[in-house]
Amino acid sequence: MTSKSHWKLLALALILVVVMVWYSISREDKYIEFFYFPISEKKEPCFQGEAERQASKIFGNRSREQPIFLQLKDYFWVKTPSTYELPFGTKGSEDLLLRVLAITSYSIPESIKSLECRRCVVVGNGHRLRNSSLGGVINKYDVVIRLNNAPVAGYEGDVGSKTTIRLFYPESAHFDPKIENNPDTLLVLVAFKAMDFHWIETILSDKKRVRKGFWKQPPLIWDVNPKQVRILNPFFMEIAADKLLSLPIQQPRKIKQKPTTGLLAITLALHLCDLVHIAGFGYPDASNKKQTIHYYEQITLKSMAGSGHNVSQEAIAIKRMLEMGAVKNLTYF
Ligand SMILES: CC(=O)N[C@H]1[C@H]([C@H](O)[C@H](O)CO)O[C@](OP(=O)(O)OC[C@H]2O[C@@H](n3ccc(N)nc3=O)[C@H](O)[C@@H]2O)(C(=O)O)C[C@@H]1O
Ligand SMILES: CC(=O)N[C@@H]1[C@@H](O)[C@H](O[C@@H]2O[C@H](CO)[C@H](O)[C@H](O)[C@H]2O)[C@@H](CO)O[C@H]1O
Repeated sequence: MTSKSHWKLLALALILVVVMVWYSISREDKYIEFFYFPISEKKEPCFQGEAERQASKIFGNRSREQPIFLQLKDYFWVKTPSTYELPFGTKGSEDLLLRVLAITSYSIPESIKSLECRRCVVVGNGHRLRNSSLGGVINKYDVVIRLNNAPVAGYEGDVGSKTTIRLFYPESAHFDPKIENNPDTLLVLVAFKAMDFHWIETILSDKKRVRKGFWKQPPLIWDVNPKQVRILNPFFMEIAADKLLSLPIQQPRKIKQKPTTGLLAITLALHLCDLVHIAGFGYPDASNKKQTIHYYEQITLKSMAGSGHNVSQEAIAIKRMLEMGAVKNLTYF
């Protein structure tokens, strides 16, 4: 090759790099994945009790006695008093809850209980999972926690196909439980209001459905086995709000700030697991109005206006957990 064509090639490569950098800055997620190398598929060493140790540094020791899922005995025999109303406690919703607990279950499955060390991954719904090729890595964890209606079918290469736990609420239950889950996936209800208990009861016991009281129409038919349904202890919502976001728990009616379901899932994982990794977390910058936020649909940050989340505060909380080594990130942050 002549030295002239050499220079031409070099100049071309330089222009390409400049364009890519410019594009990655203007569209954030779009080209960043070119510079991103997924972590190796080798299993991380897992130390029993490690996540619990980290959790106690963040959340204190109160959480040690708390069950992950609400139990019938605590409402049937003793009527556990709760300081807060939903979503931070069960005060005032006890009767509805009792009916739900009578038809669902609360146990942690033997397949999780029997593990010597629980390796968990919390899969957020963020766009940065797209083209990540992390599916194989995600499937290797003992416990894969997914959120809301995040699809698996058609995205296996990027997000995996295993779902051990899926957190949801009525308005986010628009997924086919049979297609997007495994036969033994635990469906964990995050209750925000008393009507959420009412909805799950009507669905599971095939009672007359209620349409009012939701910000979005929940499914009217939802084919799941009640024994796979669990009710998340609202204590985890309380400590996520209090310890991670410093939110006031008793808020004036109109503000209603709350953690995202993803942050709640990380809080849960730090109490259920020994090792906690995360993937697909992170929102675009507020000024980035065009960037799509999910790996599976084209919507922007605008869709979240009015949903009571402070995503920049959450990013600070996640960074803190990453820095102290409480969690590790499989994508970039
Ligand atoms: C319109 C609206 O209310 N959107 C909310 C949606 C919506 O209700 C469901 O998707 C419906 O199925 O749910 C939320 O969240 P969503 O279902 O979008 O995402 C689940 C969790 O993934 C993390 N995430 C998501 C996108 C992104 N770019 N970065 C992220 O870190 C977040 O931790 C997020 O919680 C929710 O429940 O938290 C929060 C969103 O505000
Ligand atoms: C009082 C009321 O229903 N408020 C609704 C919010 O709960 C809801 O936020 C959504 O509420 C969900 C619980 O139901 C989750 O917290 C979700 O992350 C959050 O985005 C927004 C959605 O745009 O609509 C308001 O009218």
